Amino acid sequence: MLYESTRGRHGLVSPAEAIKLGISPDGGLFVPAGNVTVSGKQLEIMAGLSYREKAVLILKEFLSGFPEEEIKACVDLAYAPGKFDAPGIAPVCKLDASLYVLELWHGPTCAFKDMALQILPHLLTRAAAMTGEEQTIVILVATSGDTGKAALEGFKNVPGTKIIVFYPEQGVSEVQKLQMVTQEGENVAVVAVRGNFDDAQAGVKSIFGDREFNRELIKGGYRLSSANSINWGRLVPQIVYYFSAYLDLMAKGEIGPGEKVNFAVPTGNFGNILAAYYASEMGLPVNRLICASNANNVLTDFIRTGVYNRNRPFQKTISPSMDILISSNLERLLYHLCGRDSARVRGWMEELNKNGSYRIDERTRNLIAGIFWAGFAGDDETVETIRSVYRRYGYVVDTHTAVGLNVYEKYRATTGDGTKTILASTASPFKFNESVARAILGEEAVRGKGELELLEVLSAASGVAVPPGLKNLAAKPVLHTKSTPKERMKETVRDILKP
Ligand SMILES: N[C@@H](CCOP(=O)(O)O)C(=O)O
Repeated sequence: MLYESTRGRHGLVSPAEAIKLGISPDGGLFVPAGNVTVSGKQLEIMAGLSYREKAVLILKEFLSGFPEEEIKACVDLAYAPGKFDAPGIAPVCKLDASLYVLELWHGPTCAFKDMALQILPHLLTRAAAMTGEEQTIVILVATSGDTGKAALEGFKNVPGTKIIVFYPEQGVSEVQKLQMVTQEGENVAVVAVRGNFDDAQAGVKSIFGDREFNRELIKGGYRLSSANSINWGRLVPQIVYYFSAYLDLMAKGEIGPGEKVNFAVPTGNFGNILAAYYASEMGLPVNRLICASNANNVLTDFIRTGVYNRNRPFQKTISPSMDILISSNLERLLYHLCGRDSARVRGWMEELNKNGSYRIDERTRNLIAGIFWAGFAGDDETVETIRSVYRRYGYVVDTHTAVGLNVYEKYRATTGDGTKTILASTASPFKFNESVARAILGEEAVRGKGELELLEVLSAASGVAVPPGLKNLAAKPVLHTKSTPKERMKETVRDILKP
């Protein structure tokens, strides 16, 4: 399998090169140049395998050139016993006859990002070796809260790498911030950006696109790469858990072979739901992909109208990881659905850059509408959903998962579709404990308490233990206090890397 850029101005590259570069030098994103298909027979065989075995089978299809034993070694390291606090890695919990929750937050940092960021460092260091890379790889990350910590945890002290994470100063939960600013490791830097996530992501992309700066870095012994979902190495491990969830339900007899399911996915940068799209293109029986947004509902409008318009106020919500108005991975979907027409994709992305909006053609729009359904939930609806799901099922969800659940309920009410649905639960409720505790315990229970105190309050009320990754946060020293105006991110990188 080779990879091509969505902007069409870079030649085909190997999987190792695509992962090492992170983003294509022409500004586009790497996508597979061919197709991978999994037959019904193969699905039946895979149903009896462990998560790790399934991961090897799927990854090897996309990572040609990587010896199978190396892929297996990466998988074994990433999903080793003890790394995830659930034996199945990504367990599926049944809420009712047609609704299942895929819990993706059992990793060390309590968010779905661990599913890919526990393995990406292993893939990337092997990719660097396979491509004869001699420079130190500098991972630049823009985060709205979850990717940052998961990337830091994955890359800390990885030889031959450095990692710099930019997060919006006022745009993450207290727990998310503490997770990042207390990060230990010889090769890590964490910087608050005076701006929002879109500013941080735009700053990182502009650094990737700055040829002169990249030449300067190469001279200094550094090559940039990414741990965001713009890097193909982030997406391919995410495909695995959609297969795993489906196959687990099949193995338990909850669904029959070939039965179609819906996936409902809380969505920000569009990477998670895009992984579900790739899974369905490979042959996983999928009926509908339900794209759930918070009040930053640019994707809802886009999927409904075909017009992407980021010219709207950036809303700070209680689901901050989804506070995003420019969803990077949509570019990959558009590329595939418009018949790999890179000139058209380039045009749309140029319009987005220039005017903040673009309109896609009717054909592409109809193709999107045939696969995706979109909706959004405001903060009040999110709180109400956390409360009602707790009352109905005794099950505690975080604010992002609640957005997904709320939009799924709207989907069901609007369409009457009773297809079994798997909701991607993207973060532990303890990461957003203030909103969650307020929803299930009431205002009184949270008044005057900080998020660290509320960890225990939520644990006592819900009977769920505080995850190990969050338990000792209060005792950890703050190690990162740097901040930067959004216009000076490049200088900050230079400063951090200076000998
Ligand atoms: N929600 C993300 C934003 C970045 O998304 P990514 O999937 O491209 O890494 C976060 O938590 O940082």
